[in-house]
Amino acid sequence: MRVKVCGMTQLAQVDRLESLGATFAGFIFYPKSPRYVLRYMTTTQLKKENNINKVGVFVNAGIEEVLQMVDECRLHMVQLHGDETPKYCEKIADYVSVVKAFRLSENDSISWMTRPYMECCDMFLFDTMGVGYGGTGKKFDWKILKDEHIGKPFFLSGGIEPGDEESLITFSKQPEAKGLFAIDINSRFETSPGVKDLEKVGTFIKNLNVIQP
Ligand SMILES: O=C(O)c1ccccc1NCC(=O)[C@H](O)[C@H](O)COP(=O)(O)O
Repeated sequence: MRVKVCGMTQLAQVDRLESLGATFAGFIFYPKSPRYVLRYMTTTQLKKENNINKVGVFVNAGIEEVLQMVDECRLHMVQLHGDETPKYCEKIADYVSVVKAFRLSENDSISWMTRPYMECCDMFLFDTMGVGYGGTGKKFDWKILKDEHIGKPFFLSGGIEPGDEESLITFSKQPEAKGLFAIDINSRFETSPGVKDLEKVGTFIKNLNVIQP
């Protein structure tokens, strides 16, 4: 199963992700986040090639700013985690792959939320609704994906933590997991905001790929 480790801030840790089996590294370009990457790393450091797919996470940023970061940091994908409109996504998607994030609460009709974004995004990400925009450390009930027609590959996110491997594998075999593209992990694997416990990350990825239900 593919894993994205989000909220990276330490170059040395980014360099180790591939060897731990991660596919994506997420970088938060949102100044209000405690994981705001430009507080810790320069765009030159971010540009460095390190065999990991770099995902830039933005929240209601200006289009020019997003495209400038894509170019300067050689981002492979952008994750739009705010209230970006389909038109906005379409403009970004002319230049780079777009993952639109949706923050979910219990009674949301997911397909109603995602439908306007079908044509302008490459993938979706489902996260938990919270006070802030992301990194809440809280899970949503994955069952709410049941009976929804999603129709796009998606990242499963929100409060995923060490010990969730078996339930993720069980979930991945359910009809509602059709389209599950990758698992997104973040705050539950940290020693402090932006600093990951790489041992926990490595064990999690290894377990995900070996556990049989
Ligand atoms: O992580 C942040 O600080 C953050 C802030 C603002 C927007 C998005 C943010 N994170 C985006 C992610 O993709 C996180 O991995 C996702 O929200 C799940 O985080 P967690 O619940 O901590 O596992």
